[in-house]
Amino acid sequence: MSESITPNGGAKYSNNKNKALASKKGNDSYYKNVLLIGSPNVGKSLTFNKLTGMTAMVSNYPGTTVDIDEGNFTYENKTVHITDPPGLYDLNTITEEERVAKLLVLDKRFDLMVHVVDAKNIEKSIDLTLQLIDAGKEVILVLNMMDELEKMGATVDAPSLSHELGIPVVLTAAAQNRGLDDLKHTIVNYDSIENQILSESKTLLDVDYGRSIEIAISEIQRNIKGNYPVSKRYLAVSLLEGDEDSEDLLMESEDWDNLSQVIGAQKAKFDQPVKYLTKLRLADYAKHIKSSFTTIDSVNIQDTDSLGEKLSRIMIHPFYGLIILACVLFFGLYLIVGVLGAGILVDFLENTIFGQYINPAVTSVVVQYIPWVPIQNLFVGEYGIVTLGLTYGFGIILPIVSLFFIVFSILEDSGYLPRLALLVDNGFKRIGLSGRSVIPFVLAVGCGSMATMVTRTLETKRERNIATMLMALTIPCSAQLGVIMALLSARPRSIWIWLAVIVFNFVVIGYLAKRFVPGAQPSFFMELPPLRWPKLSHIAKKTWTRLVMYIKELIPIFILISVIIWALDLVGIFQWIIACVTPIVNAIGLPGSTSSSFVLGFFRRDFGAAGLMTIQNQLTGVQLLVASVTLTLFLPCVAQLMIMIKERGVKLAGLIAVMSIVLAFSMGFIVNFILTSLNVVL
Ligand SMILES: Nc1nc2c(ncn2[C@@H]2O[C@H](COP(=O)(O)OP(=O)(O)OP(=O)(O)O)[C@@H](O)[C@H]2O)c(=O)[nH]1
Ligand SMILES: [Mg+2]
Repeated sequence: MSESITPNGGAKYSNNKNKALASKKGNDSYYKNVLLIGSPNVGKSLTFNKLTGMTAMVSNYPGTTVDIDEGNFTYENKTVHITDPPGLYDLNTITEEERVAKLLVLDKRFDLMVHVVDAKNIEKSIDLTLQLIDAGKEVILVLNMMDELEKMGATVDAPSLSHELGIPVVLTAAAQNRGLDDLKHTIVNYDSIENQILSESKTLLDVDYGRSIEIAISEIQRNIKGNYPVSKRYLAVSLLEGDEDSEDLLMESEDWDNLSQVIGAQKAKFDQPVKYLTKLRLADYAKHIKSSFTTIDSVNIQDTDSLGEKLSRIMIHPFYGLIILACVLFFGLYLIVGVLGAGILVDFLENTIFGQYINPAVTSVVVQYIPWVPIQNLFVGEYGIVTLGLTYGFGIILPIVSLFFIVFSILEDSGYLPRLALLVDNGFKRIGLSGRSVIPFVLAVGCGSMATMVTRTLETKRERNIATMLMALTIPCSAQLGVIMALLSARPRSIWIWLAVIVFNFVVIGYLAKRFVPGAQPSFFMELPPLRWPKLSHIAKKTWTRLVMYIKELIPIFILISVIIWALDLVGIFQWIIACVTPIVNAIGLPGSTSSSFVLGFFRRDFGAAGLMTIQNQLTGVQLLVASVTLTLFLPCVAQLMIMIKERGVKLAGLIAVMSIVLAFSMGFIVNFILTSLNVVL
């Protein structure tokens, strides 16, 4: 994404949602335009949902929100507009999605910043509050998760803290609906006049960066002439810290040659990066806030014997952690998604509901009322909308992804995923990634398109590129995985070989990517949220939201694909494409009847795998395995390809597409060659 801030506070964005946001600039039909801001995983989205009655995604891991959600609430007859962006730790952002939030902070459109903080972690988060105040913003500090703080036995002296900071402080526990009316009341009654005393010339705050930095700040500040949506003091500090967004902002409207000289001269006075020095001062101040206005320090003796703590330690233990992971994979993926979803549910829906009831009924109606065979075929032929599109969509794919989403929601709500990230961090470093990318990867097992979007949470461009590539090349989506498991389940040895080939590709490609993809090696830092019992209401809500999204995206594509294939079939092109693919398919030891699965697989990966399912009785064990390996490594589905182009650009997406075709058929060829040479019977 390429955003830049303009001096008048409007933001230029490249995606449509943000354009819609930008067009609301200056919309004063709302009493207040509020930006919810805060670190990842502090309860911003839950607060947003409770305030607006909407359903933004909420989960127990950092980086849930990668897009911007918007909504309204009305209180005391005043309508307030709220925006829920991705989380950010402070204004010195690292990742691309954090930057989305930061650019919104710097934007003039928002009247009020509601800074949501996990009360237990006030020390880590308060520097953002200080930065926001320093930036001349109206700020409310919300200390959320008070229930958890109270459970620790700690308290917060909100009135004194509010007095110290010169801004309102509200205590909430969003999960228990506590403090939300107080927050609404504070938002609509926020007295902007009172906060003008916090303007750049007359800051009430005690944050003083120390004499030499303060001198440098005022020197730079004196040389900034224009008017900006943030205070000159903030700009001066961030310029001194080398912040590129502030440089971009000022470059257009200031005498940049002069200003950059002044900045350079001031920076040269310090032998350490100013960013480091300012961070130290803010950290001191944060410590003071924690010790003076909360009792966290006195109770913060880690309850190391609690079940949660014990479980948490086991989850990140290098050996026991892997056993837990194996259990999660066995119960979650194999038993629930594979056996229950792809086996029992699909069997019932595809063979009984569609096979015995819906398809025969629709076929007889269509044959009775539509005399023309090609049109009959459009609905109920080999590639018909009902017999192919809807049967695959509702009968095979939907039950599998539904169960995957349930399992994923349980994992994310419990707080297991960040622990998994920590567990695999070392291994992932070897393939150029960090533990952070485990979340997009687990999500990719559900839906690669969604996961490709979530790679935005990764720190460096290099890591995002590697993750996107590995996902597209080697990670099957849940629908595909479910179908493949069902295909191979009668032959457990095949599953192991399939798994070994996929893992081998993952490791080799990752290793090569680490060596050859340019860019910096990522570092890893992720806060571990507490383990929580997953809430049934959250799981239900999240599964439902994801399913609705999936159906909206999926079913139209399935119908469209049926129509396209029907049309191609009608004019003979589909047969021609299949004929072209057949020699390649034969070369990897598969019969011509599998060609259509590969052509279908080009439209959607799972679609291809589902195609294999219908002809499985015609294939030998080795052929089933070769077909499964090739299809897994084959092109990502159309939706994922489109998102890859959007997120990573045409060049990389194209390269990945070509690589996947070559890789898929080469691996298919090799597996077939080895197994047939050794006369293996599966
Ligand atoms: N105990 C407790 N849990 C809470 C509270 N507020 C939120 N949570 C939980 O904290 C987790 C994170 O909530 P989200 O609303 O997704 O957090 P977020 O700040 O939007 O996170 P990102 O989108 O990742 O930046 C979820 O598991 C919530 O259920 C609270 O007041 N008390
Ligand atoms: Mg969120």
